[in-house]
Amino acid sequence: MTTLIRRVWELVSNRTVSSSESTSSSSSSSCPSETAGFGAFDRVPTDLLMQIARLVGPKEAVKLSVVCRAWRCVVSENELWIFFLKNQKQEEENYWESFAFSETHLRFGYPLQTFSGESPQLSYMGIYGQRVQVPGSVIIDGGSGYCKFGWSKYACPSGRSATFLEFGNVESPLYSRLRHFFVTIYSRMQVKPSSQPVVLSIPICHYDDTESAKASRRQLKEAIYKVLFDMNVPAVCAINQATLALYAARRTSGIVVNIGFQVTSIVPILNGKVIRKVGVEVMGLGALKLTGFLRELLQRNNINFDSLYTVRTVKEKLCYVAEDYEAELSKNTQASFGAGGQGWFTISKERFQTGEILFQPKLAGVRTMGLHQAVALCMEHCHSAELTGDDAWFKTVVLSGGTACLPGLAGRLEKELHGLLPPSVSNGIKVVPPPYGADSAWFGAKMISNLSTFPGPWCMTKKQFRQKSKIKLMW
Ligand SMILES: Nc1ncnc2c1ncn2[C@@H]1O[C@H](COP(=O)(O)OP(=O)(O)OP(=O)(O)O)[C@@H](O)[C@H]1O
Repeated sequence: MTTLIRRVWELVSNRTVSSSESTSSSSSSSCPSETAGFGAFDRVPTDLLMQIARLVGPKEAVKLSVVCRAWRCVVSENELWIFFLKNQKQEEENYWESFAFSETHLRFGYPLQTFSGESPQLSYMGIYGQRVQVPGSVIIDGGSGYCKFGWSKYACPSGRSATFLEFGNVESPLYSRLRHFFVTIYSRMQVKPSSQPVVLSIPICHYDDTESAKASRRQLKEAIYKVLFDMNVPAVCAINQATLALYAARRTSGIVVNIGFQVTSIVPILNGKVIRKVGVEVMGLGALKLTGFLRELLQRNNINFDSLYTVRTVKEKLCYVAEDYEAELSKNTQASFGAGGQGWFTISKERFQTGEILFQPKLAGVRTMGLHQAVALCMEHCHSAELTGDDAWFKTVVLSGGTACLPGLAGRLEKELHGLLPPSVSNGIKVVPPPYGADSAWFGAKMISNLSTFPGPWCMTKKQFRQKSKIKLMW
């Protein structure tokens, strides 16, 4: 640093540079050259100024940008801000990639902006400044089994609770059930509802494209808004968890396979919109069934656990999906796990037989098609619907939900899809593992909450709701 400053000082004080030299030295800058009024720093090569700006960091760089034209040019370069974003001390992986994706595709809200050619040039310096000032939000991912909640400026959800145990009294009216749910979350977070906008992730429900399914979705959404605005939340954004998981994978189109608590849904999404007319496939098989089946397999081997939670932990620690089920049966797959207080347990075939029910549900006595068949069906429907000029939009399959974290699942599904579909449809298929594990939807919501334009284009305010503004059906 000292050497660098000394060099700058020498250049500024001793060197006389002709205007032509000066122009060529700053040729990498996007700033137009001005013919008059060269300041002392115009004599310093741009790359040197860039190095200094990098060293001083974003806050000081902004201050330098008002010193003179030379600094303004250097500091406004996107290259500098990409450097800052890539090197920022962020606990979140791929922070820069998420920043670029979200500010390009999501910043104007829903419907998403689409680009036929190149995406627009953005000023990262301006966006960086705006993002520092956004209020952030409370994020609630109201999964049907587990709810994850926390503040958008935190690295990950700050809390989780078992939705199905605490809020599952389906007998009580919708309004009071929802109110009980939100009041509990806010009190756990120790946050006043009026202090922050909220971004809410909602499980895909009422799958069909029928009028009655639409009415049910609207009714649920209106009830959610009413409860939250009655609690004085300033602004609300509610989106389905599949779309949020897709955003978390930095995509706006694709097929999301959400292995949920009780059911698995296969959701085609084009430019952020769930394409219900193509159809959401639903399999009656989810995390709960896998845990139950593992318990059954263990009981057959006289291994008994007192609680289902321990079985669930064994599943999370030891289970995986075999690439080739038959071949795996002949391998030694033994592994052990120490279940706190209950000693060590050694399991073998159960490790991959548990996840195998996703592909062969009949192993667990479930009458439904396999995951690969359901995804292939969805792809065929997408292909026949001819919604765009080509099939590229549905070739990416994004896995989401805790169960989708099973090692080997993405590879196996990709392999099965290639086996099932004709090459014209299967060429280019890519199955992406859950981008942030069980918290993918939460991270998608975080992406929206940290946008430079948030809460504006994504949220509805109490006033808009009271004025009966049309509720955008983003789910
Ligand atoms: N690494 C892992 N391997 C296997 N299963 C896992 C792993 N991590 C979490 N799970 C399982 O995921 C399940 C919870 O998933 P998730 O939190 O996605 O449910 P949810 O959001 O409530 O579901 P829904 O989509 O129906 O709302 C639990 O059964 C848990 O055991």
